[in-house]
Amino acid sequence: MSFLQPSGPVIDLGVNIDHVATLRNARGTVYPDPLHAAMLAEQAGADAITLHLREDRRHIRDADVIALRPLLVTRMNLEAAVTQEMIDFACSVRPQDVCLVPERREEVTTEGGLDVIRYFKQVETAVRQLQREGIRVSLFIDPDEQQIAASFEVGAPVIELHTGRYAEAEGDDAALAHELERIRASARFGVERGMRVNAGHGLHYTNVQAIAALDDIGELNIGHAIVAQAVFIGFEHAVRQMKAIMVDARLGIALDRQ
Ligand SMILES: CC(=O)[C@@H](O)[C@H](O)COP(=O)(O)O
Ligand SMILES: NCC(=O)COP(=O)(O)O
Repeated sequence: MSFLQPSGPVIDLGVNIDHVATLRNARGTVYPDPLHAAMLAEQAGADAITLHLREDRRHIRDADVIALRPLLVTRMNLEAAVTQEMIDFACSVRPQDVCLVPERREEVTTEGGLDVIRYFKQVETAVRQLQREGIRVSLFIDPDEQQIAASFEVGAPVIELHTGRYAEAEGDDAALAHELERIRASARFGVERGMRVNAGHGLHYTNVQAIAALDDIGELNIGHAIVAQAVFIGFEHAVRQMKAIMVDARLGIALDRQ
């Protein structure tokens, strides 16, 4: 099994620390420190630390990325837009992973997946530049087979399926089932092409189970819900709780098959 394939019953958790920085920046203080959150997350079982350096630096700042890189024991997954500024910065920091995401300055949060088909040449150039630095590239895309095929063609070994529409479907059982099937089928389509398939956006403590149970998913990147939970039970416990829920969902399904 290639290292890109999901490792079966084990599913990785990438903890996104963006919104620890949101709280810090709210008052311009140095606390809460996103780096401290990252250390706690790793102690609690996180398999990677994800951080989204947005063009407007509304939460994560360049200094956070630079300072965190040498401290991590697991993996840094840096999310960034497909701009020369961001690609050059990523190449200077050299995280283990870079996930290319779309970005609209006025958006409240990431609204959709990267349109690899429309921006094929720009994405291909960015992928090649990052791979020359030994960085593993992931593309944050909608669960859409044509986008997955384009991601494969552009040479990305990893995709991350945008689970936002699944999360927004909460309360509408038919829509939820439809979005879950889209994600399941997309993950299968990607794994069949030898790609590692991750997922994320809008996942929380009661909607993550169905996604974590999908055997073809290798990693979930979760941030907002963990930071929100941490307000009440602490960051380390919030991470432990999420990881336990994910593993139970994955193993639970696996055990049911035995
Ligand atoms: C790409 C993704 O889904 C996350 O990084 C998300 O963007 C979290 O950051 P924001 O809340 O700033 O969108
Ligand atoms: N790529 C998804 C991510 O990093 C975290 O998204 P969210 O859990 O903050 O919605």
